[in-house]
Order: sequence, then structure tokens, then C-alpha cells
Amino acid sequence: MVLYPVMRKLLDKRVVLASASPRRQEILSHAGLRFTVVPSKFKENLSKASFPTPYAYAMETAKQKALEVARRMHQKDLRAPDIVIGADTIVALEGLILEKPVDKTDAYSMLSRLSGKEHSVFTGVAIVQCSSQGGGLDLDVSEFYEETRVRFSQLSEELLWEYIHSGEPLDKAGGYGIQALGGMLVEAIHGDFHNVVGFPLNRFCKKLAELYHPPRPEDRPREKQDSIPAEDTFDGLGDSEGAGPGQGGARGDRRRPRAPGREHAKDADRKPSVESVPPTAVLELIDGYKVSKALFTACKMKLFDLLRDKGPLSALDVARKIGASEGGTGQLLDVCAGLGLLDKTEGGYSNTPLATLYLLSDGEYSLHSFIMTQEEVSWPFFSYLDFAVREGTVQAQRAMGTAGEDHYQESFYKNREKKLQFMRAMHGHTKVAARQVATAFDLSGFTSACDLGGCTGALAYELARQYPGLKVTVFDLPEVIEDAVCFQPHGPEAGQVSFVPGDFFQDTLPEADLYILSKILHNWPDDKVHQLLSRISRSCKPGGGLLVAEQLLDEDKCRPLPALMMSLNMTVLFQARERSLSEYRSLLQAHGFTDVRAVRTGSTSDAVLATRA
Ligand SMILES: Cc1cn([C@@H]2O[C@H](COP(=O)(O)OP(=O)(O)OP(=O)(O)O)[C@@H](O)[C@H]2O)c(=O)[nH]c1=O
Repeated sequence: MVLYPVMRKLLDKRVVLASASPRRQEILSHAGLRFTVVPSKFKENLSKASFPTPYAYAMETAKQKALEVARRMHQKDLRAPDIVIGADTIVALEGLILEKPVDKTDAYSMLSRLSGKEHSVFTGVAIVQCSSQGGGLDLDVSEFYEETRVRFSQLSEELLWEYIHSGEPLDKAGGYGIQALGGMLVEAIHGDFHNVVGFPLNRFCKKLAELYHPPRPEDRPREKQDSIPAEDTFDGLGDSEGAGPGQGGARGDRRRPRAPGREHAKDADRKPSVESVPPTAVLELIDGYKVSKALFTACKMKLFDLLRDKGPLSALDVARKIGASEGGTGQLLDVCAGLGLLDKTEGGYSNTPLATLYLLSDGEYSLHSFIMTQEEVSWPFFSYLDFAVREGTVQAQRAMGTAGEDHYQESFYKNREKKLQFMRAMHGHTKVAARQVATAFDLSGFTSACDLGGCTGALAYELARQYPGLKVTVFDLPEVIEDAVCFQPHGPEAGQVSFVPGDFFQDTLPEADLYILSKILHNWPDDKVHQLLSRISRSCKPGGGLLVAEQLLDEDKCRPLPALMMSLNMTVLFQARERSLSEYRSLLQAHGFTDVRAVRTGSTSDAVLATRA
């Protein structure tokens, strides 16, 4: 087995390990990797309930840890490292994710759950390849995870407490360290030991082999989609053969998480059993709609507003205040607590920071109206997904009782109340990512911008805040512009933004050096997109820019999940879709835009910038 070429590939690169874990540092330095440690400041507070599997959660956390470091270093130095590695280790038992215990009692509760049972340790790893171009930062993320099964012996109370008092559990996922005293608790382990300790070294090396020496197409295993190299080896990585990043198509392939049971090529012959492929992921998928509906219902009842104003409250108090049954209200509140939206204490229920930030109806980053449009518009359309797939048409007649063309009007502009709700929905959804989109590239060279279909000005105001020399025109339909004033902020940035009514498919576009399309192109099929881009191209002067803010699909179109779901949403509602970076690149290039670059924000919009040749 050729070991060193894997690491040698990285010798001339600035590698950063975005982790404070001494174990990860040790594993990687023992393997001969040279790197700098920059611990991530990403707060590990993603909602676990929103991930279909524990490993999806670990991979996303790993990714966010690495992205935070890449962005911070780029902002500080204007030069990001070449590679940032992030990792996250979790322990999963019977659908429950255990991270580091917060105190000894928490460690006790974790270890006593693990006692006498088998659990899984998942480490998610993200390898972020960075390139800085013209002040911008292009980030390509590859992620994977490894699973190791660990069986604990039956632990006596005495042993448990002695172990807890040793102090070892507190900085370790699941409350134990297999590499030290915790090794004595372990009866059996199936899989990579290093993965339990915090870093799946073997799988990492295979991933590097894939990234820096992608197999030739004819050598690839026949079973498409499997991201594991066919051979269980790192051979063939001789320096003379190495294809650099960007060659061979390996960059940017944030591969799909593998379904359990498709883990190793050599396992392919083994018949899957309910032990090796537990049904958890399927059971969680079955419950997806219940989770969404519970969130929609709590928002509709404005439970989070009530708990902000009057909380903490008991289930009975909440039930009385909203005029609902005590039993049903209690169930809904408990579900919200289980989903990480509420805290439940003896004093009653109160909002978690996640709910405070996004679920109040009037918060600065409120997604409340967006959630309500999902409930009122998307939900009925999704009920007819099978018809939409079979017939390839918008199911407006079945879902709304209206003809296809009228449903946009009916759904969003039927009356002023509906229109304002739609505007608030767009405002919140844009606002949560606005700062990341506005700062994804250095736009300080532009003096005027025009946000086409900019609605309430959520992105325009953020651009104005970030670039005090920039004047931004929001161009949108007259019925939108007449109510945009309701969303005007109080700061000085308001003076930099003006509103012009018009239809971007018909009217003359305002002059600007930078045009912006935020959440517009995903509303339209390719022919309409070409029509719009051709109009912008004619208005845009050479050297001018076009900033597109949309959720980017990976090149294989199977990830990331939020972009994938938004794409399905656009198909069901409008026969439109989300696109990958290469699809945007060819659309933009067809209209004279070059130098197409992207920054993935991990939020509700990624950013793509192109220059008019
Ligand atoms: C099961 C197990 C875990 N760990 C450690 O648990 C931490 C997990 O936490 P994390 O959030 O993934 O990492 P972190 O320590 O907070 O570091 P960071 O990467 O900066 O988030 C990591 O340390 C791992 O080694 C062990 O040392 N031995 C074990 O047997």
C-alpha cells in the first residue's frame, strides 16, 4: 500500500485543521500531514430534527465548522488557505444523537443509556477546497462520514461514577474516550477505531486519493453513484500521475451520504439485515411531514409569539390563552420541545434561541410568513406530487381549484393581506442570507446596482449597509412597490435605496453597473431565463456585473437537501427548478457573461457573480 503519496499531495498546500480536538490533531500529525490548527467558532447548534439521519447532521456540522474558518481566514487575510478540514463526532443510540455532555449529570445520563448496548459513532468530515479570485472566495466542499459500531458492557453505578469523576467524559462525544480509560467500558468494536477517537483516517485518505487522483472513467466501478473507490487501497497515487484539483471533475462533488449498507465495496455481497441496515432513516423520512405540519401548526397558532410575550407558560396556560384543548396543546408543545424549538422546564415552556430568531411573527429574521406560505400554498400542491410527476404539469386545478396561469395571482396577490404575507415571506427568506450574499464577493468597485424583482428591498438594504458608496434601485411590479415602504429600515442605508415600478420582462431596465437577480431565476424554465438574461445583457455595460442569489444544487443534483427540496417545490408550483453552478455558468455565458464564480453560503441563498465581457 502506497501511503505517503496521499499526504505528499498536500505538501505544497496551506492546510488548516478547523478543530480544537487534540485527538484529531494527533491522528493527522501522526499520519504525516502538515497543517495549522484554527479552531472553528461555529456554534454547534443545528437543529438535529431537521436532518434525516444522524450522519447527515454530523456532516453538516463538520461542513459548517470548516466553512466558518475558511471564510474568517479569507476575510482576515484576503487569502484563504488551500484546504480546510472540519470534523464532527457524534454518538447515536436508538435515534438519539449524543454530543459532548454539558456536565457530570449529563455524562451520567449518556453513559447509563449506552450501558450494555451497541451504539454507532459517526464522524462527519468536510474537506473544503478554497480558491480566492479577485477578492472573492470560491469554496468547494467534499464531505463524507464513517460509522463505527461500539458495544458497551453492562456498567455498574459505581464504575459509572468513578469514570465520570475521572473528568474524562466531559470533552468527548457520548461522554467517553475509547482511547483512554473509556476503553475499559468497551466490549466490542466493529469498524475504524480512529473514527471513534474523532477522525476516520482510513476513509480520509481514500477521499484524498479520490480528490487528487480521480479514477479514469473506464476504471470507475460500474455501480454509479457509489463514492467509494472500487479498490480498498490508496495505490496508484504516484506523484507523476497526479491530476490537480479542478482536473478530472472531482472538485466540488459534495457526494451524497451513502445509505447504510452501501458502505464498503467489499460488503456488496453481504445480504443486508435489519441490524446492518437499521430502519431509522426510513422511519425518520416517514415522519417528515408530521414534523413540518407540527411546525406549521405552532406557527399558525402563534405559540412562539405567545411564549415570548407571556412565557414561560404551562400547557394549560397556553391552551387557555389560545382557546384550545389542554391535551392537544400539551402534545404540540412537547413535540416542539423535542424538535429543539422550545425549552421545557418546571416553570413551563419557553422559546429556544432558534425559535426566537426565526419563528416569531415579527422578528428581524422571521421565517414565520415563509412558513405560512409553505402551509397554505406548497402543502396543497405537494398533496398532488404524484400527479405532478406523472403529468409533468402544475397541479393548480387540483390544489387550488384555479387554472395554471392564474394560480400565482390567486396564491400570492389575491388581496392585500395575501400580498403582504407573500412579501413578508420573501423578505424573511432573503434577509436570513442577505449579509452572506452581500459579502460573498467584494462589490465595492460598483457604484450603482439594480435588484430586479427585489421585492421589499431586503437584499438591497443589506448591500447598502455593506457598501456605503453604492446606490441600489429595486425594480419590481407596481403592486409590490406600493407596499415596499412597510419594510424600510430606520438606518442611513434607507437613503441609498430607491424603488422603481416595472416588469423586467417588458419594461426598460434601470441603468446600473451591477444587476441582481435574487430568487428570480428559480421561478422560471430555461426559455424565460434566456429571455430575461438577454434583456439584462443588453442593458449591462462591459465590465458590469450580474449577481445571482439562488440555492445551488451540486453537480450530481442530489444535494444539498434544502436546495433539492426547494427545487421540487419550484417544479410542483411553477414547473421551474433550482440549478447547479455549471447550469448557471452556461446560461450566463450564453449571454456574454464570463468569469462566473460562486460562493456557497449554506443558507437560504448561495451567490454567483459574473462579469459582462
Ligand atoms: C467517542 C469519542 C469522542 N472523542 C472526542 O469527542 C469530541 C467530539 O466533539 P466534536 O464536537 O466533534 O469536536 P470538538 O472536540 O468540540 O472539537 P472541534 O472540532 O473544534 O469542534 C472530539 O474531540 C473527539 O476527539 C474522543 O476523544 N474519544 C471517543 O471515544
